[in-house]
Amino acid sequence: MQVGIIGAGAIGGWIAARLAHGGHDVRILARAETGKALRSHGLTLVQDGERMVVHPRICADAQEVGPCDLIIVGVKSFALESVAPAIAAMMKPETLVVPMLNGVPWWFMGRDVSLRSVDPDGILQKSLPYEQIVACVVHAAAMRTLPAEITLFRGDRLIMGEPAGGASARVAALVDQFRAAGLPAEQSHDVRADIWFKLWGNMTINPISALTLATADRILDDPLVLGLIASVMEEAREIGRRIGCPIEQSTVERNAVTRKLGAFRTSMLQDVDASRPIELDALLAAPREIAAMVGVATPSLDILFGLTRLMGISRGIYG
Ligand SMILES: NC(=O)C1=CN([C@@H]2O[C@H](COP(=O)(O)OP(=O)(O)OC[C@H]3O[C@@H](n4cnc5c(N)ncnc54)[C@H](OP(=O)(O)O)[C@@H]3O)[C@@H](O)[C@H]2O)C=CC1
Ligand SMILES: CC(C)(CO)C(=O)C(=O)O
Repeated sequence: MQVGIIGAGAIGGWIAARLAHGGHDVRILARAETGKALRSHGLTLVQDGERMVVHPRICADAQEVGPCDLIIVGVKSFALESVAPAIAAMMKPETLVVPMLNGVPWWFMGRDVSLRSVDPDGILQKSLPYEQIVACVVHAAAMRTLPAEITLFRGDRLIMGEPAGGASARVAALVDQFRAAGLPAEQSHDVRADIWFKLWGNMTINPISALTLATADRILDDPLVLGLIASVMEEAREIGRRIGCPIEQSTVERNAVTRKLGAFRTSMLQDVDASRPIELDALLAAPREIAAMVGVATPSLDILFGLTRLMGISRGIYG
């Protein structure tokens, strides 16, 4: 496959390295500094104590990447709009576009509704056809440890599915390609529910890590903070119930999964550390927008959003 990667950071870099190692024609669209590092050193993936170096083609613009069979998008959610023209320029009618982003995507409430908190001007809806999107929920923990080096701490599951639900041959084929390249892909028949379930865990832990600068283990060890987490999760459970994404698990069970990450600095904490913008809209504003649509009161979610938003504005990394 000819694979275009936009955003070869922690997650996009992991996928790029594995697909390139698996023999695919991987082309990374990189900005100047990262492009320079990747051209000089190749892309290194550190996983399970082993280092793998690959040399995908590094491109400065979408024309150089050319039309792709598959486009992996690994930018942060707030940067999606800025890369939409490049994605569109790399697409053929049969290209699959796989955003590997946390949070709620613009298309989550259906083909004809675009969530304004993540797609304020409808640009994503217009430029990225719903029919060409394959959703992917990333259960992993990774970090860019050097400009051209990705360290994968956990690579648990890449859950892929059709935005409209159901099984499809094209997702099955993609899953096969990923698995052959050593990536833990699986097909979901209800990927919206999987997106909501992932969000259910990290819509709290990520903002709280950004607010407190604490690693996941310390957050989950604090009984008072756990109380707030549980309240937000119960509100999100109710939203999920009303939009066809019910959650059966207990908050304790879900947090036990996050607990396995240990002393991990969430991707949002990594952004705070580096004074980069944070993904608050996809993680908190979009669930609030959906809650308003379906009439669920979200007092705890509102407090978490308000506090993190204020912190982000004060630090110049949000708004
Ligand atoms: N890290 C993790 O453990 C996990 C992350 N996620 C999610 O995955 C998504 C990606 O996060 P993550 O990999 O951590 O992010 P990173 O910050 O590590 O990487 C983002 C990449 O996007 C690139 N980028 C941004 N804008 C552009 C642009 N205009 N053109 C080309 N490249 C661009 C950055 O380039 P540059 O090098 O120039 O800065 C960087 O390489 C997020 O939604 C995150 O929440 C999900 C699960 C776990
Ligand atoms: C915390 C983690 C790894 C899982 O909830 C995550 O998704 C992130 O860091 O963004």
